[in-house]
Amino acid sequence: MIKVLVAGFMGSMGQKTVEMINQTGNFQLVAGLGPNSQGIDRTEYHLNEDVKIFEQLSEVETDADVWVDFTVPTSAYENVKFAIEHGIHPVVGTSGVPDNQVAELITLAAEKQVGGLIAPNFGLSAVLLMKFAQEAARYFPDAEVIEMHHEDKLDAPSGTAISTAKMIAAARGVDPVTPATNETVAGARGSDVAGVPVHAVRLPGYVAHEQVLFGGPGEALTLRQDSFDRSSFMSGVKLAIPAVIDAKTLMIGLENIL
Ligand SMILES: NC(=O)C1=CN([C@@H]2O[C@H](COP(=O)(O)OP(=O)(O)OC[C@H]3O[C@@H](n4cnc5c(N)ncnc54)[C@H](OP(=O)(O)O)[C@@H]3O)[C@@H](O)[C@H]2O)C=CC1
Ligand SMILES: O=C(O)C1=N[C@H](C(=O)O)C[C@H](O)C1
Repeated sequence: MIKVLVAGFMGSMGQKTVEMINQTGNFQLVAGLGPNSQGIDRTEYHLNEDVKIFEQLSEVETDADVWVDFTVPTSAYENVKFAIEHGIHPVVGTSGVPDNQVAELITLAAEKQVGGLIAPNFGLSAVLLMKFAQEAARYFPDAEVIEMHHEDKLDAPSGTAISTAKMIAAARGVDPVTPATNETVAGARGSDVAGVPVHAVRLPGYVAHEQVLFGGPGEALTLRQDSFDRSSFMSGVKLAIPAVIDAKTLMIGLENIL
C-alpha cells in the first residue's frame, strides 16, 4: 500500500486526486493539507475518518510515502522542500514555480536521495504535443505558442507553455526569422520565453488547451491539444505515484516515467 498526502486537497486538482486515490486499490490517502480546512464536511471532500487534515505546513506530521502537490505557485517550493527533508517523495503539478527554486529542489533531492517528479502537465495529449513540437522545430524554427486556460488560473504563461517554448528553442537548429514588428500596443506580440513568443488566453468555459503554430515558406503546421476535463491529468498522476517511490532524483516531465 502506498500512503499519499495531498497538498491542496480542497482545490479542483486536489479533489480529482483524492477521488483517484480512493478508487485505486494500492493507494491510501493518509493526509490532506489545505488552508481553510478546519471544520470542513469530510464527506463533501471525499475523506474518510482516518485521513489527517492539516491547515498549515508547520502542523504536518505524517507517515506518507508520497506528497502530491496541486497548490499555488507561492507555496509549492516550501511544501516540496518539507516533503524531501522528511523523506516523502514529491509528485508536483503546481505550475509557476520559478526556475531557481526548481533547481534548489533538484539539488536537495539528490543530496537526500529522495526522488520525485515535477510535471508541467500530467496529460498525455500535452506531453505528446511537446514531443511533436520538439520534432517539428528541427524543420520549422519559426514558432509561436498560444495557451488557453480557465479564468481562475493564477499564473501566466502556463507551465506547459513555458516548457514547450524551452523545448522548441533547444531543438531548433537554426535561428528563427525575427520579425521587425513594432508593437503599437504593448504586449501585442505576447511574451518572450527562450526566444519563442507565448500568448496566454484566459476565458471562462476553457479548461487547459495549447496550440503551437509553426510557419515556413509557403506552408504552416499547427499542433493542438485540449484538456476538456481535469480527469485528463489523472492517468499521469496515477502513474507517477508508484514511479517515484524508488527514485533518487527529482525528475522534470512526465515523459521520464512513461
Ligand atoms: N501539472 C498539471 O498537469 C496540472 C497542473 N495544475 C496546476 O495545479 C495547481 C492547482 O490547480 P487547481 O487545483 O486548478 O487550483 P485550485 O485553486 O482549485 O486549488 C489550489 C488549492 O491549493 C490550496 N492552497 C493554497 N495555498 C496552499 C498551501 N500553502 N498548502 C496547501 N494548499 C494550499 C488552495 O486553498 P485556498 O483556495 O483555500 O487558498 C486551493 O484549495 C495550479 O498551479 C495549476 O496550474 C493544474 C492542472 C494540471
Ligand atoms: O492551471 C491549470 O489548469 C493547468 N496548469 C498547468 C500549466 O500551467 O501548464 C497544466 C495544465 O495546463 C492545466
